[in-house]
Amino acid sequence: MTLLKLLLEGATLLLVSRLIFNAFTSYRSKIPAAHWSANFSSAWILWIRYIFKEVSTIDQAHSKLGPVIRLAPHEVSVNCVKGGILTVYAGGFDKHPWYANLFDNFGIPNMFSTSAGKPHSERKRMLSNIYSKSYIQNSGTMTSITKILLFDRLLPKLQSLSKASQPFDIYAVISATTMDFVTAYLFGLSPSSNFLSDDEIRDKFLVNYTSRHSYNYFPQELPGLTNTLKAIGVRLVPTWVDAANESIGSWTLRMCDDADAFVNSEKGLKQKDAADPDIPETFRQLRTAMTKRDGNDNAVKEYQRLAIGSEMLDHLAAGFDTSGITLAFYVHELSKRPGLQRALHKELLTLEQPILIGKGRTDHGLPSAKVLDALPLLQATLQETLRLRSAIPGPQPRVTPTKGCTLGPDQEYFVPGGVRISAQAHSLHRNPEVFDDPETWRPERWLENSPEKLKDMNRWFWAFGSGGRMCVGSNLALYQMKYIIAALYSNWTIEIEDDEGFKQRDLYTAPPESGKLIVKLHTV
Ligand code: HEM
Repeated sequence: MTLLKLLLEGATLLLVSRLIFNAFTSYRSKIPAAHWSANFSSAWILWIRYIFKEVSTIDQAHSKLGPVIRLAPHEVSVNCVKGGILTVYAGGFDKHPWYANLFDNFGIPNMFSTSAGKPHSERKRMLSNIYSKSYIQNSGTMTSITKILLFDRLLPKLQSLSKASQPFDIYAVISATTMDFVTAYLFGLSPSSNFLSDDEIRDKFLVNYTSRHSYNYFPQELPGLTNTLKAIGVRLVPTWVDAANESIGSWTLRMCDDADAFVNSEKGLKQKDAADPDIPETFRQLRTAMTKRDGNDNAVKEYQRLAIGSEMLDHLAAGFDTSGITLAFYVHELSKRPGLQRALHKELLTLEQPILIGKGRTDHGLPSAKVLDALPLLQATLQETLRLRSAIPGPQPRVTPTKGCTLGPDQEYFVPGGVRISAQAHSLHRNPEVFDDPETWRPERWLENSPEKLKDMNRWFWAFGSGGRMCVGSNLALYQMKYIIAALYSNWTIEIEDDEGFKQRDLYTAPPESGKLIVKLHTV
């Protein structure tokens, strides 16, 4: 009994002295702690994440304590360009396992979830070409897809809602459009989604997709605990979440198989470069690169089918959701500024082929993607929305390299290897020294400022991340968002009917809390 007591007391003493040593003598004590307990425990930040307050809490801590803060013994957050995102993200630090915990699909990594640099850059090289601005703007396939989605699906749908003066949820319509765009580019038009024509299937998918968000916490932050408990029959994630994931996974694999059949068909083999909307641009590119690498040209092997499926599922989700969120906030902000809607309408009518419906047009020509991309007000309003309402406002965790690194604008903090380190767009975009009156949506800031000031603003603009892990789909995102905005505001002004709860959630990917935005269209 006495021996046991002695042992227990000895162990407690050791633990306490270790904690005190860690808290006051290591590198950590020099970095301001976001919470008193952050020097020796992760409990506080785990709790903050559990109650969905991570983004706002980190933001407040940066405002109070400066650009480098400690969140836990082995976790740091940065909010500066020099000694911050330049060091970590342009420096190519590996991604934290946080990504693999949730974003591997079918148990297989993809570009987004891969931690290490080498396998990641091999995959990125396979795909970056088809996502480059010039490829997308000049792709005959993409032009055909865009015409069909806008003229045959989106505009007729909006016209009938407008004629009936019917209030409707524009967030759902926008999400349907971005899903139809992204899946058509991934898999070709025929096998892709047609959410714009089928509200029931769209809503079923959206409920399946979005209701899983609340259950990401345990597998992502506490994967060991989640798996151990699951092994003994205690589930932290309900079975229906697994079922929802399986359903989305099977749907993706079905589209992959159909795209594969097209690539192998007579038409697919012949029309390598034609403006055929059925060409599965992304799928075909990855399939070709992977089978070439592995030396099997004709049939895709099962491991390749799943690896391609994992990649496609990630692009499908990343591509539709983020653009949908951005556009919903865009409409919301613009609806508060009728004068700006009129100015945008006027700018859109300067296009050689404006996207008009019901004005005697028969040829359905599209304005050039390059010219559309260069419209200043369109660009400023979209960029301001991406700044203030970034679809991914939350921390993007990386791991410091073995030799450690120095952080802070004056390189004042040394951080050893193996530390979780992140920056978040939400805070970078709210630096009052760079963005005057940062909480106000003011697109004029992108039009009025001096070239020097603009350069600075662009250095802090982080909606698509930066460095080697920057968003590969940013050009596709801007392409589809600009055409969708052009289709909307060339024909209508938009009035809010009900925006209750239309506030951005505190999440890594952050949709509006209400999940809907009810509006009415007025013909211009
Ligand atoms: C408004 C739309 C979009 C926004 C705001 C956005 C934002 C981002 C951000 C911030 C990252 C880095 C995340 C991190 O490291 O934690 C990222 C990565 C990525 N995004 Fe996007 N994205 C958008 C659209 C798209 C689209 C349309 C696609 C593809 C179809 C896409 C595919 C990807 C992929 C594959 C990565 C991982 C890149 C890598 O690890 O190298 N995104 N995106």
